[in-house]
Amino acid sequence: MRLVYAAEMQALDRFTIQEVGVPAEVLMENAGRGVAEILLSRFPEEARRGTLILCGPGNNGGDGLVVARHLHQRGLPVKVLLLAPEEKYRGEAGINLRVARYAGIPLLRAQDEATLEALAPEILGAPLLVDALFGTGLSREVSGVFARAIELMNQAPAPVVAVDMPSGLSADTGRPLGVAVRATLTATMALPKVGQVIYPGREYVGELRVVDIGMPPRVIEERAPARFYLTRKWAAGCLKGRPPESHKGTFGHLLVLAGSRGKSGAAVLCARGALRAGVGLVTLVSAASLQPLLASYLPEALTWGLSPETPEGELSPECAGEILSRAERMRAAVLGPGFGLSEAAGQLARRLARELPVPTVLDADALTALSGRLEELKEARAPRVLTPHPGEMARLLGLPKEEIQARRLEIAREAARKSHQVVVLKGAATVVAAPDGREAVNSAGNPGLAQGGTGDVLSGLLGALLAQGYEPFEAACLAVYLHGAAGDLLSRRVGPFGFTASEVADALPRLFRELVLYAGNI
Ligand SMILES: NC(=O)C1=CN([C@@H]2O[C@H](COP(=O)(O)OP(=O)(O)OC[C@H]3O[C@@H](n4cnc5c(N)ncnc54)[C@H](O)[C@@H]3O)[C@@H](O)[C@H]2O)[C@H](O)CC1
Ligand SMILES: [K+]
Repeated sequence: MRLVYAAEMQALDRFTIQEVGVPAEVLMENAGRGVAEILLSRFPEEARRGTLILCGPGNNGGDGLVVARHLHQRGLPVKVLLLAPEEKYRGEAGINLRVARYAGIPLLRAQDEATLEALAPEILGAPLLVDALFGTGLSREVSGVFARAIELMNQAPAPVVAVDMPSGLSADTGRPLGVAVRATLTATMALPKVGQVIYPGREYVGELRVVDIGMPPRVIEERAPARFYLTRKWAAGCLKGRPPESHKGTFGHLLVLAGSRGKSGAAVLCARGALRAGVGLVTLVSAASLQPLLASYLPEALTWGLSPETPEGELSPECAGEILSRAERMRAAVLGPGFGLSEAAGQLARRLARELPVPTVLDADALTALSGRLEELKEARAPRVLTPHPGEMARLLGLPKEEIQARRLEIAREAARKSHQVVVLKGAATVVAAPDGREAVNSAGNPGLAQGGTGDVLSGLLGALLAQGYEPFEAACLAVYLHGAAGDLLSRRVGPFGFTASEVADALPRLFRELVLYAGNI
């Protein structure tokens, strides 16, 4: 599903109205009817007892008036609270105000704070609230009666259904402009907005539902940005089939360059993630002293022990030639988990990051070795996918971690541009950016995944998808979705936290099965 900023949504609206010819009134009617239908299916009891709809001065308020009419027409008790002077309602919003008045819908008015205070019991006592103050037209900090109305909605015990956006929340940054509604459910028009699916916005949105307002799909396919919200539907749509006459060579041979003394677990978890993601063969390459240990852990993986090794039990730079020549026979590689942080290991990691002849995931210690050297990857011999967490991204770009977290999507975009490679910035709502402008935000995942080792599993899973022929951006998006969805499955079945990285790897086959079944039904 595409993901848009406010200006992009408004451009799609305008094109639909002015070029395609769908009247604005039709879009608003579809919007309001869609919200009413979602409201009635999710809160039937509350709707039967009564709904108060707070309308702002623009089309968001107009949508609210349509919602009111559809509830009223079903004989349900509904009142509208207008927070702007009636003359402010123009165009399709003005039409819907006139129709609401004609239909006899009770209209309350609060254009100043004193009147609003007098009506506070109406808000605090309503069984159900609809927030139709602001949507994508919010352009500055909320103040005055609007801010007070938002505070009252947040104090009220009733569920709040937000129309298009929780009022006060920026559709672009996901941050409140002063104060914002904390909605129980947000019914957004046509497409999800970036600010709804990143943090902190995700916490204000509550349950997110998308309303079909009658915008022809062709408008979205041809004119929406190449920015994707990674949902189960998206993932099911990009999953490749596995022909019955396949053999292990069909699903690729993955080279895993990971592990060193004391960090063998990272190599095992990476290989395990790959095997659980359906790769044909995995070869684990490590320092010779580690090879017997790794071989004992994972009978399914081939293991190569190479010499010489560093005093820390890491592969040494002298192994580069051997590795590069053997890599010619591989389909993909993962470089970095537990690879080692000595100067020698870093030197080897930087050379392999440039010269490995197959698509390669760069993770963990390989990313540390590339701190401040992103441009070196422009000349890489084959595509790379970088999977930094915020701390590693801070070192890669030489920026404070707070800045990385404040502008996650922009930062990922910048790193992809600098490196000419696909970049995954892990964290709450993982984001993916490609040098060609494609980008994505993950819908799946939860804090239970914030545990050592889960990143190693992700790099193996991602490597397995590269080895199976997925192109780098798609492999990165599918991997982060599956990884997050595995965490969500475990948080339901095991507990909100305390599930291990090994369990995340072992849950992957169930996710693949779920996607295959879902793909069969979409
Ligand atoms: N996405 C679609 O296809 C459709 C969306 N619809 C709805 O239209 C709104 C956007 O409407 P718009 O009139 O542009 O703006 P808002 O209603 O969001 O904002 C109201 C109005 O308020 C003024 N304003 C902005 N910020 C502030 C502020 N902080 N304090 C006071 N006033 C403020 C500004 O002038 C705005 O214009 C969208 O969200 C959907 O709900 C269509 O109905 C259907 C198609
Ligand atoms: K709203």
